[in-house]
Amino acid sequence: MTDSSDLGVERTLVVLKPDAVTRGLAGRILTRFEDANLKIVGVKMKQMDADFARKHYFDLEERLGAEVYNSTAGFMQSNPVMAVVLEGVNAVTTVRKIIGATLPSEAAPGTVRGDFAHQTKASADVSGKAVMNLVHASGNVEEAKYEVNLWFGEDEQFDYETAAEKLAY
Ligand SMILES: Nc1ncnc2c1ncn2[C@@H]1O[C@@H]2COP(=O)(O)O[C@H]2[C@H]1O
Repeated sequence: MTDSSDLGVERTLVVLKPDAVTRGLAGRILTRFEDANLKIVGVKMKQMDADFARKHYFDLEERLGAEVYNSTAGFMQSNPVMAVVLEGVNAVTTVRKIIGATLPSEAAPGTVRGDFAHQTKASADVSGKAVMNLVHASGNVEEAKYEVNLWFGEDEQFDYETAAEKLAY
């Protein structure tokens, strides 16, 4: 059997943030990933707590300061989130392209944030307020490994062949 790592197949973590869940955008956002041939291999809803937020954003305070950390961690606990593991060739980079720039005001049309996040008042980068940018996605392959393992056990990730894979190979 071919080792999928030979083909550049990666797994990455996507978290649909409280604004995506409460605005009823989960389906439309997931469709974008599926349309790009990214395979859903794990999915769950979760109410994050302070301890889990710290584990997920373990270096955010050091990187961007306490204000960004506190607002982001607080926002992530404000309502349930939906976490998804996506698998595909160059999945980490592909997902980041699909979601667009971190700040909705800078996200290009056609991206998730550019299409759905920029028009909300709270999406502006207002000091002390969380950026409501709908989606979190792992920033690089190393981060993806850490985040996928943090959110999902081995028994919560699934191996299966999509219909397209069956036809293609
Ligand atoms: N310039 C910024 N201003 C405010 N918040 C930011 C900035 N850059 C990153 N963040 C927040 O930090 C988070 C890091 O991971 P996320 O992709 O979940 O989403 C990011 C934003 O919520």
